[in-house]
Amino acid sequence: MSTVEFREVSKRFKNVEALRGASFKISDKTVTAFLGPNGAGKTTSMKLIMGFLKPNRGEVLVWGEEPWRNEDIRGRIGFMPEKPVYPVDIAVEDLLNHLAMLRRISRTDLRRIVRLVGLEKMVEMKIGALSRGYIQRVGIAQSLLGDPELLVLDEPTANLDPAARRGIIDLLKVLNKELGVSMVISSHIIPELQEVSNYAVFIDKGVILDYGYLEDLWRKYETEAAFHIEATDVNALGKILIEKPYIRSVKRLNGVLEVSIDPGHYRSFESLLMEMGHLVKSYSFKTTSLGDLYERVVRGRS
Ligand SMILES: Nc1ncnc2c1ncn2[C@@H]1O[C@H](COP(=O)(O)OP(=O)(O)OP(=O)(O)O)[C@@H](O)[C@H]1O
Repeated sequence: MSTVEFREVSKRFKNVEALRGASFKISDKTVTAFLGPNGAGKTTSMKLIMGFLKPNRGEVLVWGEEPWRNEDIRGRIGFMPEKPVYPVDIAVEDLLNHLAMLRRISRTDLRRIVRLVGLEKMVEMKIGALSRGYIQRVGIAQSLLGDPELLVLDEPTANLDPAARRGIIDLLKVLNKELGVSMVISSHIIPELQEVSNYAVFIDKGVILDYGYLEDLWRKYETEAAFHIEATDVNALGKILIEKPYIRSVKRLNGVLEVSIDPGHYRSFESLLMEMGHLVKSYSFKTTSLGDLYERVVRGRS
């Protein structure tokens, strides 16, 4: 079953159609980059996933249930809004203790979350004294209360300087590794998301342009990409590969071959790797740019 499914969803605010017949699925155990320009409908989609809004038409399903009708489902999702707003003159620990108490979260669990999001040294500080990046961390801590199975983060890196953005992306990577929760992360700042996500939904003007596993999308849109290959004999395989006209470069990186090939030849290249099975231990597909993929998806539809 999909974690999230939108079936022909429309959402209207007075005379603005924020979503227009949006259909997509998000597979289980994925980290999804939810990508689109300003006003595309990302926040509206997230609020529908959270059950804060009800669609005008169509169905929003999370684990097969409609969140706006089902409190249990809502309780299994953690949400960080785009700009978390807290009272400025309260200490971080007082705020989090209060939020934890409302949700009946134990002190031990709260301490674990505070440690995980890197707020240990900030707990005595007033919210008003925190940088934007640390306020985002408080927002992430809040979204983690109650051990959600799905985390929905609306633009977690928006309005942050590069160092703070880096910090948040590294934190998301840790959360994914440590907690293994599914995540949906909206953004229009694309490059960083490439490091954490393995799935994407592209949206523009309330319309879903495409969605799926990044590995499949990169192949489908033939974006620039490289393969990383572990070989039983790196030199022998390298010599064979460099002869192929569609292979642009073969580099050796810590015993692994990084092979860059012309877009459009992925299938023939993968067939070749099958044929070379005796020399190939394993391979993975790496992209060079999520931004490039985004451009192609948007251009492909316009
Ligand atoms: N409560 C509301 N009332 C009226 N219009 C709204 C409301 N919420 C969203 N909209 C409109 O719906 C459209 C989609 O907005 P949404 O916030 O979902 O986009 P977004 O992709 O999250 O954009 P951003 O990146 O700027 O946050 C926009 O035109 C927005 O102005």
